[in-house]
Amino acid sequence: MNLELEHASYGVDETEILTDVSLAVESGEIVTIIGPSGAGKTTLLRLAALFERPTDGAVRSDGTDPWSLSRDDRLEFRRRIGIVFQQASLFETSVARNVDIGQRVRRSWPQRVGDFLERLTARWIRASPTVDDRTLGALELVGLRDAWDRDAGSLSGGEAQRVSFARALAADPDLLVLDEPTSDLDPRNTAILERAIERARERDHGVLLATHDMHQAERISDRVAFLLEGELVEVGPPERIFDDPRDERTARFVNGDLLYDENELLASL
Ligand SMILES: Nc1ncnc2c1ncn2[C@@H]1O[C@H](COP(=O)(O)OP(=O)(O)OP(=O)(O)O)[C@@H](O)[C@H]1O
Repeated sequence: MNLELEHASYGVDETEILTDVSLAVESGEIVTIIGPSGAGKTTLLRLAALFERPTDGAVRSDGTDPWSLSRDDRLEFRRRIGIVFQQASLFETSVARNVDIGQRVRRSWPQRVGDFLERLTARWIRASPTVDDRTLGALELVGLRDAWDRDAGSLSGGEAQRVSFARALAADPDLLVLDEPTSDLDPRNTAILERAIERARERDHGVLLATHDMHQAERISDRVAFLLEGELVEVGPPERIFDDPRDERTARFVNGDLLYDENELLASL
């Protein structure tokens, strides 16, 4: 599945947050959004994840505008998108159950009832918890296969975030939307998650990622999109965006100039 913002704008009341943004993510591609705080990265992800409808322009997936469909049909599209936020939010149950929940969202109600009955029967027969292969496979990808029966509450922050990623992946989404998924993580957990994101790309998932970590954007992206004050300034391969940007504003941002007028910033504090 591809997902495309077509001249999409988004505003709340009188404030325009995104202006005329056109950006596509294809299967097997990692597209990374960079930009200063408040540029509109999260808002762009929320449009791509179909949480918000553009106030102008459109979102299209394989040529269809999900907002032109019925609520139920749009929900079907939503189920094809996996989302990971900056903070892991796990349920107070085992690691495996947390990942399992991810898989279940892609299944219809009759299938879910079947799953439930199957689990109940398995529990009667074996009297011990079971875990299926897809759940274990997703946990393996984030290096937590052996932790499947641990209580999610006992995980470190980095491990919990890796489980969140495994949960999103277990649903076999066409598109992964990742909002600063490593911003609270140490280098080791960040490296594990980056590797998992790359493995997701190898499996043909599309990935749309927002990050403040320029090195991460440079490391893992196929294309980088620079967003400034709600406008997409430039999109291109990381080598170009970081080494030879076409737009002067991109150059200033990637060189570490904050693009803020310091006096203005101090005056506003
Ligand atoms: N629902 C809303 N109502 C009003 N303003 C909003 C709303 N959502 C976002 N904004 C504003 O839009 C701007 C962009 O917000 P957004 O969270 O998309 O930026 P961001 O680039 O993700 O920032 P950060 O890097 O700090 O997470 C901000 O100024 C924010 O305050």
